[in-house]
Order: sequence, then C-alpha cells, then structure tokens
Amino acid sequence: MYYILDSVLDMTGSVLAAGDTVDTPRAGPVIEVRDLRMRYGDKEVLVGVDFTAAAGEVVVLLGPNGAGKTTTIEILEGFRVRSGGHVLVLGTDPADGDEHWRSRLGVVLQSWRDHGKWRVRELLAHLGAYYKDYSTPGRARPWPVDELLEVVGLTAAADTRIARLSGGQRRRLDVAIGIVGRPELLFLDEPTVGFDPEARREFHDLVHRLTDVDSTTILLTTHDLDEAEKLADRILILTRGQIVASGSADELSRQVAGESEIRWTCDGQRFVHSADDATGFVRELFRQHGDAIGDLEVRRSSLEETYMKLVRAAEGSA
Ligand SMILES: Nc1ncnc2c1ncn2[C@@H]1O[C@H](COP(=O)(O)OP(=O)(O)OP(=O)(O)O)[C@@H](O)[C@H]1O
Repeated sequence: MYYILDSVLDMTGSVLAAGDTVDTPRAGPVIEVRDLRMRYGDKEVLVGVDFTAAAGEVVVLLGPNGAGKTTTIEILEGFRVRSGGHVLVLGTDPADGDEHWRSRLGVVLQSWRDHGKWRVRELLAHLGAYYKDYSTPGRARPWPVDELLEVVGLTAAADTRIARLSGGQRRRLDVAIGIVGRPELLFLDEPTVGFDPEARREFHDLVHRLTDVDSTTILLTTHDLDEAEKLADRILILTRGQIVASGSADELSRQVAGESEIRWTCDGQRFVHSADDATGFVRELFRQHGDAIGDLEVRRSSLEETYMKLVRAAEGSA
C-alpha cells in the first residue's frame, strides 16, 4: 500500500486542526464489519466480509496476493468508499469519520520519504503537536518524543536527518509516525517488509508493548506466517473476497482435518508416523512399549500447512 505523502500531511493537518477532546470508552467491538462488499468497476473484490475486533486485540489478516486485504484496511481507515455492507470503527462509520475520530486511529504508511532534511526528533515533535488538542484524561497525546524514540528504538538516531536513515530505521520511523498520536486502533499493512531478522524481532516486541502498555487494538496484514503466529490473538484468512477462517494459529490447525506427525525411538530404532488422533496413538504406543519409548515428539500442522490447506480448499483446488 502506498500513499502520496502530501496527502498524509494534509490528513494529519486537517484531521488534527480542531475538534472536541473526549474519547468515548468502548464497550462494544473496536471494529465491526458485516457483509462488506467492494467492487472496482465490474470486478468484485470483497463479496461479504464479516469480522469484529475487540479492544486490545491483535488481529492479523492473511490472504494471497490480490485477496483484498489492503482494500479492507483502506475502507476501515476511511480512505476508500465501500460498495456495500456495514462497517463501524470505534463506533463510527468510516465514511462519516470526522477529525476527532481520525485522531484516534494510527496508520503506518509505506514509507516516509518526504522531509529528508528534517531530523527524526524534529519531525516527530512537529507531527505530534497536531494531536495535542485531542489529549484526554485517559490518554495523554501526543506520545512524548523521547519516550516514543525509545519505544521504537530510534533514540540513537534522534538527531539523524531522515534522508540518512537505513531502511530498517526508516520503517521504525514510519511506525513512530503511525503511533505518535497514541492511537486506540492501529492499522499496519505489511509492516516488516524489508526488515532484517533483528529489526523484525524488535518490531514484534514493539507490537506487544503497544498492546500491553497502551491497550492498542491492532489490525495487521502480512505474508509472513511466523509473524502472524507470533503476533496474532486471532488470524483471519481472506480469500476470494471472504473470510474463510478465523481463530488462533492453534484453533485454525484444529479446524483443518489434519494429521499430526509423531516421532519416537524404540530400542535404538527411529520411527515416524502420521495420525489424526495423536493422543490416542501415543497412549497405545506407551501401552505396548512402555519405558522402551524415547525422544518422543508430536508435531501439529504448521501455520503454513494449515494456511495452504484452508486457502486451497476455499479456492476449490484442494
Ligand atoms: N484502485 C483500484 N482499481 C481497480 N482494482 C484495484 C484497485 N485497487 C486494488 N484493486 C484490485 O483489487 C484486488 C485486491 O487488491 P488488494 O490490494 O486489496 O489486495 P491485497 O490482498 O492487499 O494484495 P497484496 O497481498 O498483493 O498486497 C486486486 O485484484 C487488485 O488488483
């Protein structure tokens, strides 16, 4: 997902120019989507998407290229007008979202290329100032710059010009810009593309901190299944314009009629077997061989195997 950065600045400026300052505590879901439909010309991209996200939940949207993940996120952000269906984000229809509503959302864009001559601290302080009017007793806005720099791991780069940041630092800056207003709901569209493993791990820690410290609700898309498994409270699989599965990685693997792989040794020999009922199989194994069993391992389908099965089944090619 790419945005023209001028429009981001416009959005930031216009969004935060004025407004009332009371955040409504949320009793219901933070995101509520029912029968969401989207058509580009005569091409139907979303044909009835349904899901909700609760406060503080990390929901990961998975799906093949072109499944409609970015389209869904852009509709929820209020950047795209849907063709049909019911959508509420923080209790408001994004099509009617005002500046105060926008001030409660965070969007991480790909990627902040403007303002190359500005220094990191300077840009964050500048953008953060727009959120001041939206501070509430429960949520002081913006995030104090030094704390924010610390949270995203950019303290050492605080006085570096943006044009001189490495790819990983730039992405952290993107995240910092997305959360400077301490959003209640954060949208992350493929946030770790181009990250090295260390930057990716740091980013995952950051996501956990945001949910722990700030109870931020997060909707994230990724093609990285390890990332989905590490971060998600709930995974949604979108394919052919519909959510075809929803649950934790474990719950999804249970939904797929899959076999577990059991490995063991017995009297110095190695064995491997696949079974639907791993527990029953292992019970029987011990009943027959008792103490002679060693090095027992039971492996459930990986998220990748589960994902592939669910997508293929939905696409009718399983
Ligand atoms: N502005 C547009 N006009 C016409 N078609 C579009 C437009 N934006 C997206 N599409 C089409 O809608 C479908 C869904 O695109 P979208 O970007 O939402 O998918 P995605 O799941 O985010 O894909 P990816 O994983 O590749 O980022 C694709 O077939 C895409 O070509």
